[in-house]
Amino acid sequence: MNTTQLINGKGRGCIMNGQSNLDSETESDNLESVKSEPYDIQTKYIFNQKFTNECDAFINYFQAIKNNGVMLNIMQEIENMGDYCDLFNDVNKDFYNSSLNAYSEPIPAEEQNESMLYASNLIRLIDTPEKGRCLVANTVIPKNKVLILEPPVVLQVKPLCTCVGDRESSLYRCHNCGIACKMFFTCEGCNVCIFCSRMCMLFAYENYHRYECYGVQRHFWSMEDTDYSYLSLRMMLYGASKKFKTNPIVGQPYGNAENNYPFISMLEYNFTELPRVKINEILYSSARNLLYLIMKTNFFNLYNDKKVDREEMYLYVGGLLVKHYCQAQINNIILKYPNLPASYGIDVISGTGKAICPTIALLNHSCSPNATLMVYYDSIAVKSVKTIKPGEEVTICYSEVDALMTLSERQTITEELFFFTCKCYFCEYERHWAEAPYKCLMCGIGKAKNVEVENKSVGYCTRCQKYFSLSSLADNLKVARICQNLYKATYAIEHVTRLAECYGQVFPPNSWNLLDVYKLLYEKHVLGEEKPLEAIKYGLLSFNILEHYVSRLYLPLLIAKVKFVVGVLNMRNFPKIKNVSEPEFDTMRIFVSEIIKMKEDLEFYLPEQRILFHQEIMIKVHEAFKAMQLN
Ligand SMILES: C[S@@+](CC[C@H](N)C(=O)[O-])C[C@H]1O[C@@H](n2cnc3c(N)ncnc32)[C@H](O)[C@@H]1O
Repeated sequence: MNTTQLINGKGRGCIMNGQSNLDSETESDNLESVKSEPYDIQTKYIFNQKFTNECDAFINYFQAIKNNGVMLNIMQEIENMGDYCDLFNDVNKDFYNSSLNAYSEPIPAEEQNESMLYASNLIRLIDTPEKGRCLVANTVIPKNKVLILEPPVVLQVKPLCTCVGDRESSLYRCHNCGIACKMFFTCEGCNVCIFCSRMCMLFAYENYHRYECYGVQRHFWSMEDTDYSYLSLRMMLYGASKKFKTNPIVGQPYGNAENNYPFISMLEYNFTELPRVKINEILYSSARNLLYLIMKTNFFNLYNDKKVDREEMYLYVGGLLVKHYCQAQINNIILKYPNLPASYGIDVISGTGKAICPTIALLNHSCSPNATLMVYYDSIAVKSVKTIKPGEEVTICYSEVDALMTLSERQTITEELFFFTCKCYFCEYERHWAEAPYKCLMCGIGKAKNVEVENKSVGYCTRCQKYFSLSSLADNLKVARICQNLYKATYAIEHVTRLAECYGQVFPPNSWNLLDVYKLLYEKHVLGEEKPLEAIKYGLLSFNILEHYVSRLYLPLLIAKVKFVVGVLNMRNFPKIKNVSEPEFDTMRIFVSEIIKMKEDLEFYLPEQRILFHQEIMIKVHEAFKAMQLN
């Protein structure tokens, strides 16, 4: 490799755009702004410019770093890795003709969707102005249906080499297909990547591992959950193995098992919306990957016989690496081992890798989702966890967001980790509930607001866009107010039940107003007095009433429930409960089973730290329960 040529060569612009975009004036302008910026190889290079697309950005960046120490530093780092040694090729060449050792085919999703690979025909794709593409239900989808069953196109497994962990109790993931295995083949080149079968090993070697093997051996890539350098390289290598063919097959824009690269290149990414520091990190990582490929692999020899200018090819690949980095960042799925006992320890919490599944990548996020992801052998399954109505969007919860967080906490996470402002039904509802607080009397699902039509106040549904009279809502609200007052005067529970019924007719099931019912009981029995068993009895009752109108997994209700349990545990007299009557003992038993149910609900939202917090609650309650004696 001629490094002098690499450093001195002048880029001619982006071949993807078909014309040069680097005239000498802008280039020298860029360099001026670059030279005045301090840089540090550790804190990454600060490139002080706004870009309109990732390819132009990479070209400008690459040209600029040729003229200062950044490029030399990266090249020095790569030089220091030692000579390129393609051990893998020599050692494993016998495998080429050996029998294959593949795992069985994954189970098909309910009924295959003709136009979307690996998806069931229970769902279809639509485009929305607010959230881009999304998947919606074609029909009523019951709980626990497999909606998508998709093997990852590319993945990154955290390398657990044979020397890490106790081999007897450890599970390993194949670095090609992601399947969890106990027995595996180790690449003798890097001695890090492991494969469940010879077929996977050969496939990986032929398609990408021959280029990454050396870097893996020398720990060239960080395996941090927040770093997508390695995954972006793998995505680019996948594209290269498909000769960068990005034209979708006619009639099959969303997926083609032979070559899913057209689909990968259509995945959402938000380069121009990223903060500048993030863009710099991505440009730096892509330049580093590119220089690695040039200096330590024969990747670009693939293009020797083509009439493509070498430098243009470098820039093209650099631009792709930037784009794939951004795509990996917002479309990756964290691979976790399902239901692993705590003894497995390693990586259970942080995940054991990341995968790109293009069909699953069409699912949008919701803070209260109706579907979830699970690893199923070498595939990722999307399963419904609630009944989904026809036309309703199928959503999953992108990690790190959980039910117990407030709207602003959730918003910070989706903005900082995923770079979008969440517009899921629940966040939108919380943001705008005061504007459209009622249940639509026409469709029964939509949110309705008060509007003036011909000087009369009527209801207008934001979903079905129909107008309706507000009179029955007003009647119900009147009765609700009477019930509230009656309860405050008598504390008779039937008034609360009637109140919940009226609210159920006026407000949609996710309305904060429904929590008024809970508050009434909570204020009287939990906050006011120091009688924990009374509090538990009425607390449980209020949840029963509410769950009748609201889903058990309704976010504010779940939050209220956790607060209720914590409130009870913190009551001064709670640890003092010892001798109880039989009905009181039953109440306590129901309380314990409620907490177990709640734990399952919380796990559904993936809040690892919250589960731990919850375990503490369970221990406390369990101890109190054990100490109780019947009178
Ligand atoms: C994995 S993709 C989902 C599919 C995407 N809508 C598409 O058209 O490709 C993630 C991107 O979808 C959008 N998105 C997903 N969930 C969203 C939500 N709850 N609110 C707003 N945008 C969302 C964001 O732009 C996000 O970066």
